[in-house]
Amino acid sequence: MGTEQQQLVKAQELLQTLVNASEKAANIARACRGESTLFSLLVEEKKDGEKNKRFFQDFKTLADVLVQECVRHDVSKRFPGIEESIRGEESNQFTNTLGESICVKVMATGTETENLLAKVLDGNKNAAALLADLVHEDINNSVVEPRLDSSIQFPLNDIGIWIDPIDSTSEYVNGQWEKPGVFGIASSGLQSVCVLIGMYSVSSGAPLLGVVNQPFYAWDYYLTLSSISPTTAGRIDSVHLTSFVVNQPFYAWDYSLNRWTGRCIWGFCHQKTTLNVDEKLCHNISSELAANCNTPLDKSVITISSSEASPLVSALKDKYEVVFAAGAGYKVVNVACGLANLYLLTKGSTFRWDTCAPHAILRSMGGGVMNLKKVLSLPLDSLLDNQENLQLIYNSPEEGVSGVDRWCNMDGLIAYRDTASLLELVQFLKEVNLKP
Ligand SMILES: O=P(O)(O)O[C@H]1[C@H](O)[C@@H](O)[C@H](OP(=O)(O)O)[C@@H](OP(=O)(O)O)[C@H]1O
Ligand SMILES: [Mg+2]
Ligand SMILES: [Mg+2]
Repeated sequence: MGTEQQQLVKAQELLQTLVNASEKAANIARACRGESTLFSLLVEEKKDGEKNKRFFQDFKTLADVLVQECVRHDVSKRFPGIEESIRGEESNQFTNTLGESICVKVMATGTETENLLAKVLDGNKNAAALLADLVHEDINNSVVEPRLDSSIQFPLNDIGIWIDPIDSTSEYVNGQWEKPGVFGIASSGLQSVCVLIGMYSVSSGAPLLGVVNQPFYAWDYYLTLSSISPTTAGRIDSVHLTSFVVNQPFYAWDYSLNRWTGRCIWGFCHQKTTLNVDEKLCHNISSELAANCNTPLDKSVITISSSEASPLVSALKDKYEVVFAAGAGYKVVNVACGLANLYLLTKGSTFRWDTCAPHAILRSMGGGVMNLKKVLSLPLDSLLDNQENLQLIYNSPEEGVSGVDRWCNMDGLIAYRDTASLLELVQFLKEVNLKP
């Protein structure tokens, strides 16, 4: 009996395909948001089995559904056979204002996709044509650098993909721009919107490759921030950044192109090989701030959800600079980019699709995302020996639950970039006797 030949896929080709798909996704997210007159048609409330229990109301937009279908379509076209292994947050049903339920998918031609979208958009042909053009556009990004060694390949049947087409949907729906706060983190607003595409190993469940695209990201803001010298710090208050360069537009809006700007970051981690997007993309703003402010940061920064209970928040504030931020993906990304040292979530309000992509980026930097309940059940001194076993995994559902909860990160999580910060937090949580 011969064994079936495994089809192998090069990691660099996967990376390029996922980055291109995320760029298309970001274009769609920006276009849907730009059509302000239409936006109200593009939002629908999720039903009981689909929604995150943390929210009384949970929404999905046409952008969520279209982005997910687009990524699925483009990745499957490039790697036939992978389709069944691509899963995402959304179902592809969308209901228009007439109450008609329509199955949104990418059709063989632009005209067919346009006709389908026109049904969702209550006959608005212009918007349907605009979106269909974006869906069928060939994204020819330059080769993603640095390149992964061509010898790194994976059997096609060991590749799984989780997509969160729009993370921070509520901020996306609100559509407001919020000035980033003192640590360079915006507590809410379009900046927290992320397209998350994470690849994991089906056999081990480990995150391998993560692509995070932020469709509304203000380059100017961060570039200027990192070049501020102490002599211009008159515009910075004596403790941290509260005001910024006068006339500096905070919007991630490119006036010459008349569109929002964004960025894409990625990371890869498999066995001993780790690689990620050029360091320049991940400005270490916290240390920039520390260097430029009169008072250096004497506490680590921890980012958390605004839904955490107040006794915990108060306890954390004694030890940490606590920064609330929207969007689970955005919070992990802020740890990866050095804006925060840690992200703690004590509840089961994130899902595999929220964490897989940014988790892979953190793994590529020597950090990770651990299961909080498991971490707290172990003695502190055995934590580092169990680092691998404590990571969140992506190949198996939670037991004893149904619907969307099967893919919930039930036990809470800690995202970290360095193990010293991790250990310090766990010791602190044990001292305050936290029970997730
Ligand atoms: O927008 P979707 O894709 O549904 O994902 C949500 C996550 O599942 C939630 O965990 C986030 O809430 P928290 O950041 O409070 O955990 C939630 O953040 P938000 O409430 O700030 O929008 C989102 O990231
Ligand atoms: Mg999400
Ligand atoms: Mg989402």
